Amino acid sequence: MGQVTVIRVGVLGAKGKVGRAICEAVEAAPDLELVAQVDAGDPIETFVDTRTQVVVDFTNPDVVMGNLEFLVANRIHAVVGTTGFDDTRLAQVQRWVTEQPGVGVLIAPNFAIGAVLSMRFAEQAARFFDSVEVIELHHPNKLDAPSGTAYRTAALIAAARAKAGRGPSPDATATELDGARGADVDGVRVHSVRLAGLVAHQEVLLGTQGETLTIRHDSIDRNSFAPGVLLGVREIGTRPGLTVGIDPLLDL
Ligand SMILES: NC(=O)C1=CN([C@@H]2O[C@H](COP(=O)(O)OP(=O)(O)OC[C@H]3O[C@@H](n4cnc5c(N)ncnc54)[C@H](OP(=O)(O)O)[C@@H]3O)[C@@H](O)[C@H]2O)C=CC1
Ligand SMILES: O=C(O)C1=N[C@H](C(=O)O)C[C@H](O)C1
Repeated sequence: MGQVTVIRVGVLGAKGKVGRAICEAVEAAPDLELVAQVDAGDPIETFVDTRTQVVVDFTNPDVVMGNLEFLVANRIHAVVGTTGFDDTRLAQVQRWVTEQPGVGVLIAPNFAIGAVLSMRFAEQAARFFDSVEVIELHHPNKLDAPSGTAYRTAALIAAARAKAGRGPSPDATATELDGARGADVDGVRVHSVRLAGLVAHQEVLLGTQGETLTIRHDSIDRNSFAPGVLLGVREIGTRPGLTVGIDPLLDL
């Protein structure tokens, strides 16, 4: 039997809701070793001391950039689920990895396979429909709205519609209570629901003459994110530079 190379993995945000699920998944994987768990108040230098090869970050948008700056500077690969990455932030991460050839950073707004596919399906459908709106629904402890997934979905839809020469979705609203029509993300309306009992859910509603199409995804448990994260952990060492989304890892 060939020898299995074990990857030394650390988790940032290890005591958080997703961080806990990721720690469990790493511990259960024979080809991965959980060598460091870091949460708020713990020293990030732990990853250097423990010779961590790949760090998974599920913290929060306020701290993730500082984490990444440290990890890349110390030549530690990163797999990032934390939200809050706009073009400015991605450009900064790109600069950091360019300065450290060989280091890989994977940033994905959603690691659940079904969510990745639903974004792709929405992008494919976008050009065929007059109207499109996104509804994302999450647990009430979520800090950011709209969700990172909804941002990305709206951006993909907007780009597909623009490429097809489609204008804005029809909307005759003349008077509006602030927020009633949701947020405008690249011209696509995005509505955020926060409700006890929910985990992470999204619907893309598309409509045209005489028909509608609803693309819905539900994460009913946070272990839904684990297979995508572990795929990223296993692959990131062979993908230097910045990768956004797990689509290329799935050959999508
Ligand atoms: N891409 C994806 O597939 C997914 C992304 N997410 C995103 O991941 C992030 C985390 O989500 P969730 O687990 O629900 O959030 P939680 O608040 O449950 O977990 C975040 C954890 O990070 C800790 N933390 C805060 N600052 C630091 C720091 N500087 N160093 C280390 N740990 C720190 C928090 O500690 P404390 O509470 O003490 O501040 C907390 O334990 C969010 O941005 C969320 O949107 C979530 C699910 C899937
Ligand atoms: O905070 C969450 O819970 C989630 N965050 C990510 C997002 O903002 O898209 C991914 C998933 O929706 C769960």
